[in-house]
Amino acid sequence: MPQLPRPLRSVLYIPASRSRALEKARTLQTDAIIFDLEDAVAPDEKPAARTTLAEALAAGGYGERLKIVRINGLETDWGADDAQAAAEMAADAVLLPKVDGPAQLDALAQITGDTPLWAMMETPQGMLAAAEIAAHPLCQGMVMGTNDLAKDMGTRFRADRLPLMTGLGLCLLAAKTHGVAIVDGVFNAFKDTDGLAAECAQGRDMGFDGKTLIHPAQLEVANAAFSPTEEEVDLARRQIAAYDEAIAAGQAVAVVDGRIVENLHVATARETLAKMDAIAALSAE
Ligand SMILES: CC(C)(COP(=O)(O)OP(=O)(O)OC[C@H]1O[C@@H](n2cnc3c(N)ncnc32)[C@H](O)[C@@H]1OP(=O)(O)O)[C@@H](O)C(=O)NCCC(=O)NCCSC(=O)C[C@H](O)C(=O)O
Ligand SMILES: [Mg+2]
Repeated sequence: MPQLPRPLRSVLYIPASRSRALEKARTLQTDAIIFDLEDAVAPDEKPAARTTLAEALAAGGYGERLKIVRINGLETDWGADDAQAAAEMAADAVLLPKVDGPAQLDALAQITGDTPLWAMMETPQGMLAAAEIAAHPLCQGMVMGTNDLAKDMGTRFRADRLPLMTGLGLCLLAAKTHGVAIVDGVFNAFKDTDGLAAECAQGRDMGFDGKTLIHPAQLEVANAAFSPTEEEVDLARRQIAAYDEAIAAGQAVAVVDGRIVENLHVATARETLAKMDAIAALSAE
């Protein structure tokens, strides 16, 4: 039986130093978790956070949620020890910050072996090397780091994210070319639900698989935005049925709601239904 696509609608960062948050995450409706050893953890707390995280992952309880460990960069005082520890944890992937090119993933793989790697896409150089990074044989996912990218580019905040669009687009093209997952950056104003909903809708329209989040209050909005809507599911079913009928009648094209339906539209419709099934399977746990 073919594997259902893994939902990545919501990808919650949890500071690895916060035991209470690590505990709470076991009950949250998040599709994936980034256990953070990097920016969310103060320098003095980093070695202890590594131990706290190893213990939390060994204890388990995170179910089918994808478990990703974000380490510090290998050029920092903590990176190599983080990488070694992360490879030994019960995690699904190791996430490297500020990836400028595939050589950094090679260097990480020297420590982590064949553990799947994810790349933080958050530097101007990383944007220009996005295709090479996505093509790395161990790369399974990309995470937009829009705070660092905005900082390095000297952009001003705009609700429409116009200054970031080139970078977001380059990374999306790279991820789609190489079949790796890609999730959008965080929305910092975690109490602004309307602002988050607008940014999630934009990210969904652009083709992101989901959104990275910083607070549990953001989960519901992201899960809704990146789930197929009832209308999309209904349309997908009707497109498939109409196309099957057209094929049976010796035609190559069907018409639904005044729009043509060809084999490529049916492929999208099947993806919509598969995504809906995958979400239902995850929610049923
Ligand atoms: C932003 C926060 C510091 C707010 O924390 P806090 O004041 O504790 O919030 P609340 O009191 O509202 O919390 C309510 C309960 O929820 C739990 N909680 C809070 N945050 C999380 C979380 N992220 N995961 C799981 N659980 C969480 C609290 O423990 C409370 O639980 P309870 O006691 O049962 O009531 C805080 O949310 C936070 O630290 N968020 C994460 C920040 C972070 O990870 N930042 C780094 C990633 S963003 C980044 O680096 C992006 C990228 O690199 C870029 O460049 O863009
Ligand atoms: Mg960052």
